[in-house]
Amino acid sequence: MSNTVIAPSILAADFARLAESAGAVEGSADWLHVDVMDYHFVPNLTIGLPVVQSLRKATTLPFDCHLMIADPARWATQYAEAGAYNVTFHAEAATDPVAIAKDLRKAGSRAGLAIDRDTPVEGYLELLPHFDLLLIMTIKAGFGGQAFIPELLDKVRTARRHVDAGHLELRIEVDGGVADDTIAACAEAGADTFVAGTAVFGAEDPAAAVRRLRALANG
Ligand SMILES: O=C(CO)[C@H](O)[C@H](O)COP(=O)(O)O
Repeated sequence: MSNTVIAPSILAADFARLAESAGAVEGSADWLHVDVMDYHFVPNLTIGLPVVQSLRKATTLPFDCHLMIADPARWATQYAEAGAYNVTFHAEAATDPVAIAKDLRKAGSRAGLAIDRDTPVEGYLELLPHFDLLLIMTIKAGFGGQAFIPELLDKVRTARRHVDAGHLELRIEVDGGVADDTIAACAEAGADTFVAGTAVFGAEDPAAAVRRLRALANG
């Protein structure tokens, strides 16, 4: 059975029709990726807790919440309490990532650690046993529709070697520019979890786009 997870990012959906967009990928996607941006950690503003709480009632898809926010220690557990399956926060914004991970698990979600384009992965490998997911940005965090940066797959390779050598139960997720022409390289590098915004919600048939991405990831 395939281990592949496809998580369409609602950043590329119509924000006036979020429930409809989620519905369009129910049955084909595994998770719904929810990008929370606060205009401080990144220079963009998207959605926050009230939208996540409302959307939670509108779809059965598990939420993969990606917090691009300056103060995850203050907010992260509230996303877990709102029903997120994963809550991922940025290493660059956290003074004690392990404490936040413990709080998230206590609050009932899985804990994810994200690293942005310019952050080396090596400094965080030792923390991975405390996490369920490592999100490696394949663009600079902040905006959808950017071009994939293939050089960043070296971080995925490094993380995959570490995870396999330590027999860690940790998903490796890539986010940014993941599309038909880039997903196979991500999978070959060792990613098993794929965020795709434009490639899914920019497509005429989002469910077919998810199925195509999964097939390409699985080779
Ligand atoms: O985290 C993100 C941006 O910071 C988005 O999830 C990412 O950009 C997905 O969009 P696309 O697939 O269009 O690149």
